[in-house]
Amino acid sequence: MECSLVSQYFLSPADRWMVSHKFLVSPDGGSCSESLSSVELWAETATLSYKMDYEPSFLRTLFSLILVSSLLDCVLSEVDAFPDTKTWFENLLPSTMCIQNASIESVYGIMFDAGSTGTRIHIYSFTQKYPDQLPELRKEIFESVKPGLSAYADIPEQGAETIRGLLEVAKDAVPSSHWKKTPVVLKATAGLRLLPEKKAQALLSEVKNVLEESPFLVPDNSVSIMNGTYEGILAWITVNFLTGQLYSQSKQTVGILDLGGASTQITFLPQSEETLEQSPLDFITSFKMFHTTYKLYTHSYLGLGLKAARLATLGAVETGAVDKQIFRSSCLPKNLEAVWEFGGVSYRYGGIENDYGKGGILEVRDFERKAIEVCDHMEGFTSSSPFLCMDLSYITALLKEGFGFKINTPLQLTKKVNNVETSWSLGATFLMLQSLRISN
Ligand SMILES: O=c1ccn([C@@H]2O[C@H](COP(=O)(O)OP(=O)(O)O)[C@@H](O)[C@H]2O)c(=O)[nH]1
Ligand SMILES: [Ca+2]
Repeated sequence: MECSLVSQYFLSPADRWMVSHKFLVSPDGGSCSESLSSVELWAETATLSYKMDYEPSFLRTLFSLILVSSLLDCVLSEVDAFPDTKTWFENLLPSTMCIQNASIESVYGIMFDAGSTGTRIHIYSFTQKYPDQLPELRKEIFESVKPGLSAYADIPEQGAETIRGLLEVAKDAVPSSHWKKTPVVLKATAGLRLLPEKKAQALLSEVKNVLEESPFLVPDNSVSIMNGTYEGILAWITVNFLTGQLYSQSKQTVGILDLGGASTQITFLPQSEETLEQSPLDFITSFKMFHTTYKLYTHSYLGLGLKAARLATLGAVETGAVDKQIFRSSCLPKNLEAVWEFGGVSYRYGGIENDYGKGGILEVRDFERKAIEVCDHMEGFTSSSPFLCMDLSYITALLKEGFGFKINTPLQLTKKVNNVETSWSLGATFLMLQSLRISN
């Protein structure tokens, strides 16, 4: 009966090599599974497995001997303890079978993060120690460009060119012998989520073409817009992996707050059942990682990233950028006027000069609306302005019922005109000068 003889080397907890031989079940259904021998050897690192078809009854003793000898050969050459000593088993098996030469398999992975403010490439290299286990992270090479893909919404080919440039970094970082088996994927986040569907798809399609022209492995669905739930979970995995929490027994994980340009995510592992029960259903996601199931709370708030919040504060979300329009805010430096670009759009913005003095136009109903708002939320105004509700109510009543203004009567509120106080004081001074014949 033909059995497959598989030899595997396992790293023991004490950093020694355990060699164990196993016979597997043959394809014709005969049972020949058996553990034959186990030999402990000192060695540096890595793992090796290979497979040969043999008649086990004939060869197993000899095979064990050869394996042990070749391992000894590797160990002796590694420690260089006997440089001039020749052994009968030297070079019996190809040197690639030496643990330190052959068994460390390098694995690479290329991930593009197409964010709303920039595109980044992460080139990870891993070592695959055990064929059936996750690779071990060795190193990351990182590069980025600005602006992000969404800035090329109307010129998708040019957007894709930014990816081509970053792929050159990957070609330098990954040995050419590994290009074909190194996967490359691009995931876009909130910048593309906010674009009209057609424009986003045009960008993704151009990017896909560029990836396919590269020498790397392009899996199905390699270019996509990631949903906010994944974005939160994946960032949580990254940080908890890097901080060692995913491997620790204590399961003391860390929560993540990711403030992007166009969206923001919160992700954590709830400690109490109450949190799970009280959370909206779609804020809780279960997934399995490293043999453990995690039930995470995660949510992505689209439009509440830092840059999107700027647009909202400036009142530019609805209107978009209009030529010559300057978006002003008292939260910007008073004398500032500048242009800011986001998502391929230029926004003129500036501070408000002497806002306090210039005042503004309000209608009677604005007083009324504010009075209702403040009086309905009294708890929020208690310490700083205790009379606000009362004062606004009085002013509204005075304007409406007292003076009889209509609710849409505009009123100009002015503290200063041309930088001079609008008090009776100036008028009084004119009269004073006139009465003293200092002026006519
Ligand atoms: O060195 C940096 C790089 C990025 N950012 C900010 O980090 C966020 C990155 O957001 P991203 O482009 O990923 O947008 P998303 O698509 O995630 O909303 C933006 O607010 C950037 O301004 C930063 O503060 N410093
Ligand atoms: Ca981001």
